[in-house]
Amino acid sequence: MTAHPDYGRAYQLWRQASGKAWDLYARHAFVEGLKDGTLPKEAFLHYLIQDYVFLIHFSRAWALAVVKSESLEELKIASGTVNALVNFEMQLHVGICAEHGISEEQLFEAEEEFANLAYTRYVLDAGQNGDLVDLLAALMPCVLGYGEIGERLGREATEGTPYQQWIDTYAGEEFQDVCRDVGSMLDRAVAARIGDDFESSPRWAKLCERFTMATKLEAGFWDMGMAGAD
Ligand SMILES: Cc1ncc(CO)c(N)n1
Repeated sequence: MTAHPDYGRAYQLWRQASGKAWDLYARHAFVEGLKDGTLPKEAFLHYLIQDYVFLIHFSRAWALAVVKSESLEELKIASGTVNALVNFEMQLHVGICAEHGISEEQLFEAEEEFANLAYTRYVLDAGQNGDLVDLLAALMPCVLGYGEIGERLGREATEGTPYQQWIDTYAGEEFQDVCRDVGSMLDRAVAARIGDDFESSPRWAKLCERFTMATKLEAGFWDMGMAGAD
């Protein structure tokens, strides 16, 4: 296995448990197209508009993590992530779309596609019906997955790829810091609720399944982006 960033123990275990699904997401043709610049521009813009809508619901899911927090540390990380999504990451989408004549109003009103809708509502449902750890299992493939993808593309991208700005957003220190903070909060959240020996608890297998499902929904999101080029 090639090296990937260290975002903590729970992430490492969930990632392993998701098996083939992980690479189908993190090394999807869409990702490789961002890396070498061969991704059609229509596919990228199609993805970016849907991703703007995604981030609105994803921010709501992180706001639910604020509601489900049971310590000041959890509250800090969850509220900080809402802030990072709303006031930092979404600027990428607004900025690139504006360069292509797509206004913020158009973004806000874009019709949500099914693969997009299924994913965010799955995450919100995980949180509504469970505790913070159930919610985090569904959130981690998004945050830490993009962190891992961004970090790798930051090292491997072909010089001159038109997607450098996207890569820099996720490879950059600001996003990587969020990933490390979230990953270590996750480890403590798991230990606080399930104990240090969490791997042998009956809950663990269910959490692995949740992480894997969210990973598959991420791959489905790239598929949806690719379909935009047809
Ligand atoms: C679909 C998707 N997953 C994860 C991220 C990272 O926040 C994103 N912007 N979009």
